[in-house]
Amino acid sequence: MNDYTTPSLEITDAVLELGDGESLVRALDEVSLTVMPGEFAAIVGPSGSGKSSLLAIAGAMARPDRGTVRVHGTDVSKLSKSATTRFRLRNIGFVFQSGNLIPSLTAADQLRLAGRLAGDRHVDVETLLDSVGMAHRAKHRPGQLSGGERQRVGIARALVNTPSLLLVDEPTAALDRQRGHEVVALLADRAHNANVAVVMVTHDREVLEHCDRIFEMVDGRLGAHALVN
Ligand SMILES: Nc1ncnc2c1ncn2[C@@H]1O[C@H](COP(=O)(O)OP(=O)(O)OP(=O)(O)O)[C@@H](O)[C@H]1O
Repeated sequence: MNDYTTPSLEITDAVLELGDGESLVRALDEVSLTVMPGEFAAIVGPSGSGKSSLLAIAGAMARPDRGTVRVHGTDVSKLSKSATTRFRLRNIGFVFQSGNLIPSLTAADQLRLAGRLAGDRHVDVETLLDSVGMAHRAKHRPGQLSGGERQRVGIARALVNTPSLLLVDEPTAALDRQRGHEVVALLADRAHNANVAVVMVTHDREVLEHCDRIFEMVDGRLGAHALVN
């Protein structure tokens, strides 16, 4: 389903206000961002600057008050609630801080379940686990895996629906330096070799060397560049 000329993510002039009355916060202030298939974009910025809000509208978990969000050409802010859920399951992958795996399921079954939820009963579990270097751990449960291995399974699970867009929240938070580099290098590999657009929020400036583009959020506004330490 991927063509390589339509942006995987196109956010235009998005405004998102949270809270109300005196506690009203403009979490996103006229944010625009375009990410093409195969690009790996990082979002950095201080706590409270709006990074999670950006991921939330990109993943159609929240609707901006103004502006548009297109995922692979579809304006997700115009879809009904049920259509949004279906669209998300089929087109967007999510990777969370600590893998967020289900404790009782083996690595292979985590992927099978995700496939069924996305409406695809014929997931090639072995190839997917192999693509993240985890084929040899297919029968292990999360408790039998290291933090880095859990993240790898989480990434494979997020790729089950062959998403055009992969949204990644602080993937190195629970990892040591080397494992953090390995996981982010794996995300770069998937972006470049599976042509997925990856948008990663991170506090970890050390891993930015793996990214193609770096953006900095400050007070709800997105800047084009950030300094890499
Ligand atoms: N439900 C809410 N109601 C009111 N304000 C909110 C709500 N959620 C977030 N905010 C505010 O919106 C702004 C952006 O928050 P957001 O979580 O997007 O920032 P962040 O950059 O992801 O922060 P962190 O790095 O700490 O996760 C912050 O000022 C926050 O306090």
